[in-house]
Amino acid sequence: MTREQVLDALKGVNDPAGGDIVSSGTMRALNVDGKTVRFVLEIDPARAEAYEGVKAQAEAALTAIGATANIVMTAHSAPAAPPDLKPQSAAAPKGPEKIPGVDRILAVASGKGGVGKSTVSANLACALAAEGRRVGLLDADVYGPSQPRMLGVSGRPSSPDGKTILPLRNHGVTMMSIGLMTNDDQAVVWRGPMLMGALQQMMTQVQWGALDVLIVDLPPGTGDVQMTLAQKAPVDGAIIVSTPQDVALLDARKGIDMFNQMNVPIHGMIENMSTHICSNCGHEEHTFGHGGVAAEAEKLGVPLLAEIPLDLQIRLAADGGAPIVTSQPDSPQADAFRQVARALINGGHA
Ligand SMILES: Nc1ncnc2c1ncn2[C@@H]1O[C@H](COP(=O)(O)OP(=O)(O)OP(=O)(O)O)[C@@H](O)[C@H]1O
Repeated sequence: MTREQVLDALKGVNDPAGGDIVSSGTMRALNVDGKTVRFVLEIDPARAEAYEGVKAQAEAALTAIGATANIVMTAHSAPAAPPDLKPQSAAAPKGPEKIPGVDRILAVASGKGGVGKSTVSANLACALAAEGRRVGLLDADVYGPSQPRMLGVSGRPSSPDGKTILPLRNHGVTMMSIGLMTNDDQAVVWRGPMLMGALQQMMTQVQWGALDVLIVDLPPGTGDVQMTLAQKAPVDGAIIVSTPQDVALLDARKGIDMFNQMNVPIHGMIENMSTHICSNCGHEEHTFGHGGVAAEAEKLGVPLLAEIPLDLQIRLAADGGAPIVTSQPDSPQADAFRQVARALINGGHA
């Protein structure tokens, strides 16, 4: 059933106020959903009786074309006040809009790929949940979405009404990922506008519910996704994850620069793969160097939130669907993430 077919049928129904109910504007809010047609008849209450006949005629006209009518009659709203013709300042451009129910947005970013940003996001989300916060995790890493695997969720999110998307939940974290919209082995090749659309859809159409904090796991670098996020949603702060090597730090610096330009405060930096402790002999070595992120954080005047070791258990846990914070909550590795969570909560950032 098309909208045009419906309008054609309704144009044959006369309006007691003159003309037909379509051209007179008495019929409003038309919604055509398959064979179901819904609309409102906005009428003068003094002529309610005359409009009962109109409603019956409209129903008959729709039945004749095979549609089911659902018509609601409402009284005229009060006449609108005359327009204010005084010159006014131009409308402000549409800035970031709050995501309903979400108190804060915290971006987790890195300059370079593979430094452990997703591992940190997943563990941080679980650590905040363990501290009793209502946490969401939006996996915006469109080029390599890994949160479904790290949080151990699979299956397509459902959309009962075709408009909103129900997120998934595990380890106390409400989660949505672009990875859940594609097949596991499918490489995601997004063009710019598609990518922006997907991100916006995940922010606005996902029913996040009431959240203290929504963590956004960004793709590495300083690209379109970061820009779109900051333009469309009020990002309260960002955490930058880096490994200690100079190359990673160089890219991290670019990321920090970008957030500064977008007026997004940096809540701190995390050095990941900071030190390696041999699981056999306990020997500690600095595979990628050590302390580079601490020095950089000091130079930039932002806190160093944690130094997370390069640790087999962290990898096995994250890659196995239960981040170390939930699978080994009493381990020192889990404690490092719990401390970041507590620092963020104490600072009012999560
Ligand atoms: N501290 C760590 N110790 C051991 N392995 C780690 C650690 N942090 C991350 N890893 C492992 O390194 C790999 C890359 O990590 P992750 O996917 O979190 O990086 P990323 O920065 O999000 O990468 P990308 O941006 O390219 O998706 C994963 O297999 C993860 O388990």
